[in-house]
Amino acid sequence: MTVEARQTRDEVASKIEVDALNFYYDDFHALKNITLAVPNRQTTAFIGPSGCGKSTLLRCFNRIHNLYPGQRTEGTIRMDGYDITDRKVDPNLLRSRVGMVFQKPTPFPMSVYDNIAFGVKLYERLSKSEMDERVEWALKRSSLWGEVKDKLKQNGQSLSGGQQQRLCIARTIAVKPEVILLDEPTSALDPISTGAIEELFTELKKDYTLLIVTHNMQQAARISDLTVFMYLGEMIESGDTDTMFTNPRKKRTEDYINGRYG
Ligand SMILES: Nc1ncnc2c1ncn2[C@@H]1O[C@H](COP(=O)(O)OP(=O)(O)OP(=O)(O)O)[C@@H](O)[C@H]1O
Repeated sequence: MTVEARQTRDEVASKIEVDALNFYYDDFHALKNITLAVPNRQTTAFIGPSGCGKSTLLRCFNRIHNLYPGQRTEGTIRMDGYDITDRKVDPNLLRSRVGMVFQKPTPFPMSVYDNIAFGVKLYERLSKSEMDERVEWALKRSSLWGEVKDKLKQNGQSLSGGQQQRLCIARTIAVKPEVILLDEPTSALDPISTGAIEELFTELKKDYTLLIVTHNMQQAARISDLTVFMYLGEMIESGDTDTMFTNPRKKRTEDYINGRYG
């Protein structure tokens, strides 16, 4: 990262501030005292060995865990200064601000068009022409329009794996979130689709704050600005991606990055 870029990064305010966050699956203490600042309109990568709590942490940001009894947090997660763990925050509204894309592409069993319109209708009342515009905008923004503009009535599940994942990204973007959570979004895809989606992320971070869980060290190094290394439910260290990969502060991070375990 250049000095100019680093300076710009330092000037970027935090979009999300996590303070003393603990997470429990019933009695199991899965996240331990996590404190972290996520910069606005940057990409933050979460890395660490299987079971260290990356997905658990990601799911806290849109409170998906609230759908499951026995899963609870302690501590605060402030987004734009407001604690989103507060009971008064409507989780459905929160999820319109914080979208999520999963590992396996999961288009709904409906047309390409309806896959996108479905989520928008939950939050907004648009006329037919406004919805047409929104669908086109979301597909263009997800670099999929050129491939599907003549297939809008075709079932979303008939697209290729890489196209399905871009459709899921389009579906997420269509409700105009501020933050996008990506849980291993390319791990089920071939290298060409992965490359296309990584390029897309670089484009999207101009307008959105991206948080990505990945097992792929090269991917974290290629696309993220900040990297967070986790181990057994704790955050071991976080920092500028280039520094984390070239000069990590902690031995455990270095060992993981160098493939000595994980
Ligand atoms: N629904 C659940 N109930 C109980 N324990 C769970 C549940 N989901 C996850 N865990 C446990 O919480 C810990 C963190 O899991 P999590 O899925 O967040 O890890 P991860 O770092 O994302 O792993 P991976 O890289 O394998 O996806 C693990 O010990 C896991 O077994």
